[in-house]
Amino acid sequence: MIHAMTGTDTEVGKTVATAVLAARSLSHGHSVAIYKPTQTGLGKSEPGDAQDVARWLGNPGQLSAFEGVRLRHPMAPVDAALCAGLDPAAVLPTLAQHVQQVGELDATHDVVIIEGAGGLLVELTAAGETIADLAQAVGASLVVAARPDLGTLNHTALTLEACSTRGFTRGTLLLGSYPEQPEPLHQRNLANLRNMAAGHGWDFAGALPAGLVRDPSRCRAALHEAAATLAWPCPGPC
Ligand SMILES: Nc1ncnc2c1ncn2[C@@H]1O[C@H](COP(=O)(O)OP(=O)(O)OP(=O)(O)O)[C@@H](O)[C@H]1O
Ligand SMILES: C[C@H](N)[C@H](N)CCCCCC(=O)O
Ligand SMILES: [Mg+2]
Repeated sequence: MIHAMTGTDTEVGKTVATAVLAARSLSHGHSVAIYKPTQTGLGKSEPGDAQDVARWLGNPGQLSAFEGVRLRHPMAPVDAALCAGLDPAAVLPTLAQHVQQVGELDATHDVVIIEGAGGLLVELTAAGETIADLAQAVGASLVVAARPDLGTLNHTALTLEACSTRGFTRGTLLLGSYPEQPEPLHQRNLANLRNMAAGHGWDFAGALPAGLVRDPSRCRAALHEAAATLAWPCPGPC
């Protein structure tokens, strides 16, 4: 089973949602590979998104973390390469190379979770392919993480419309971080996004409580608790 984790924007909770989905798969006894095709905004020695997921879950033997390429500037991959004085075509893996890597992970793990960079249409390759192209190429199911705040209706509608026009007639929408004291706006947006998912024929997995990874001593338990509450549609191993 291959999931492609994307979002309506950067910083919406894709990595945390990846960790919750991985926790769910681990709790079903599945092996999991986390693949971040292009990690930007971090130096060589800093933990990236895939390593964060492994650490938060206690570095279980059943979970492995992989990264395609890492660039220091906190930007979209092509810009991060250009700002480093590098040729994007020389440093960013091609779609074919990402497909091969995912294929190798899929052959050796029950579940593969790919996390994009930023939102759905951020280009991961020099040729301009996105996480949507990679998801299509490997037959991944799309998961979109969204915010609960003002602005999410437009961002989420645009993202789901872009998914539909690319042939993703199914997928899962979730809220990446839902306040512990939600205001009426957040409550309305929870209902609005549930309805929006249904309008596109997508599933709505629910809202991840904010603060899930705040306390390092409780990350693993909190992520597994959140995984148990998700309304996750689960064809096959997930
Ligand atoms: N449910 C949550 N509980 C606790 N912290 C959260 C939650 N969701 C998001 N965050 C925090 O918000 C910030 C952004 O979340 P995250 O890193 O998952 O975003 P992202 O969409 O993966 O960003 P990027 O595009 O850089 O990969 C992080 O500091 C993360 O720890
Ligand atoms: C640096 C950040 N955390 C992500 N890794 C990359 C986000 C790229 C967003 C590009 C954009 O939508 O403007
Ligand atoms: Mg992330």
